Amino acid sequence: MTTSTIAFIGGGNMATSLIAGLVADGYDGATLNVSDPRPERLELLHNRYGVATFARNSDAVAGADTLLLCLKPLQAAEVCREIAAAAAVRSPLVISVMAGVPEQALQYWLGGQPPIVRAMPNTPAMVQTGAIGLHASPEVSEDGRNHAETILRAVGLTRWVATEDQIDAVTALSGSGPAYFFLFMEALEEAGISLGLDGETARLLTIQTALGAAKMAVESTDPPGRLRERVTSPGGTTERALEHLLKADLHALMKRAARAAHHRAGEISRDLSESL
Ligand SMILES: NC(=O)C1=CN([C@@H]2O[C@H](COP(=O)(O)OP(=O)(O)OC[C@H]3O[C@@H](n4cnc5c(N)ncnc54)[C@H](O)[C@@H]3O)[C@@H](O)[C@H]2O)C=CC1
Ligand SMILES: O=C(O)[C@@H]1CCC=N1
Repeated sequence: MTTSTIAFIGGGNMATSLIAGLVADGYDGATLNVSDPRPERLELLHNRYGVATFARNSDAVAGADTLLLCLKPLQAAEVCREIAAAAAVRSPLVISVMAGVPEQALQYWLGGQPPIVRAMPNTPAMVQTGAIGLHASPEVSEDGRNHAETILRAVGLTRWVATEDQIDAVTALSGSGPAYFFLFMEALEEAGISLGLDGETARLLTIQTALGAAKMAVESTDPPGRLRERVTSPGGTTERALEHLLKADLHALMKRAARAAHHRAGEISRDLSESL
């Protein structure tokens, strides 16, 4: 629990996940400022979580000691310039969740080299089960690092990475990762339907299986590979299914997919850096 004010700039999907997680963890919604140009978004967040809402970004920033930038990367330059003067008053810690937006670019737009923490959360933060990578610019003090970690730990597991580049790897792994697992669930559900199950049964069994597998992986000291072996009876049904997934080289496919996400994060960074 904290009494300091956090200003969320942008109140979309990621901000909502973080706000939901923080409120569930005991943060008072009244200590969370949110600005967004969409009034319906602000109304929803206020009604659901009791946050203070602002149509103007600078008004949300005033009085806040932490800024959480939850904008699309392409909006970053314009909005940072817009809030720079208001932010300069209290020199807040700036936490950015924006994929591919470099610390240096944020400092350039905000002016005065403020301390920046790049955080790469994912949407399960909404149910306090996020996976969050963190990196701090050299200006961030030990207190600042602890403060950022405390905020993000309220919504999931946090890991500091050694270099800013590695945030792009985190983006490709756990930032985008929920979508990979949701796609796998969609595919498994469809497979169940193709085998004659009704849609609801296929969906419920798929989701519970994903939950059970994840819970076992979290609670076990064995790696996922060992847990997989225990499901796979020699000459049994799982073995037959896995043969197909391995023949299609799922590992190579996953590496290609993650590399594409990683590459895209790099493209966003380069485009933004070139515009400085
Ligand atoms: N959705 C996800 O799973 C994850 C997203 N991210 C990052 O979070 C950031 C936001 O993504 P989402 O929340 O998914 O996008 P979103 O589109 O849901 O949210 C962006 C919000 O910014 C608002 N906005 C637009 N112009 C604005 C302005 N001038 N001032 C203030 N707010 C403005 C929009 O109305 C919208 O509500 C992105 O940079 C993304 O890379 C990071 C990790 C995971
Ligand atoms: O798709 C995106 O660009 C964002 C970053 C990670 C998850 N969603």
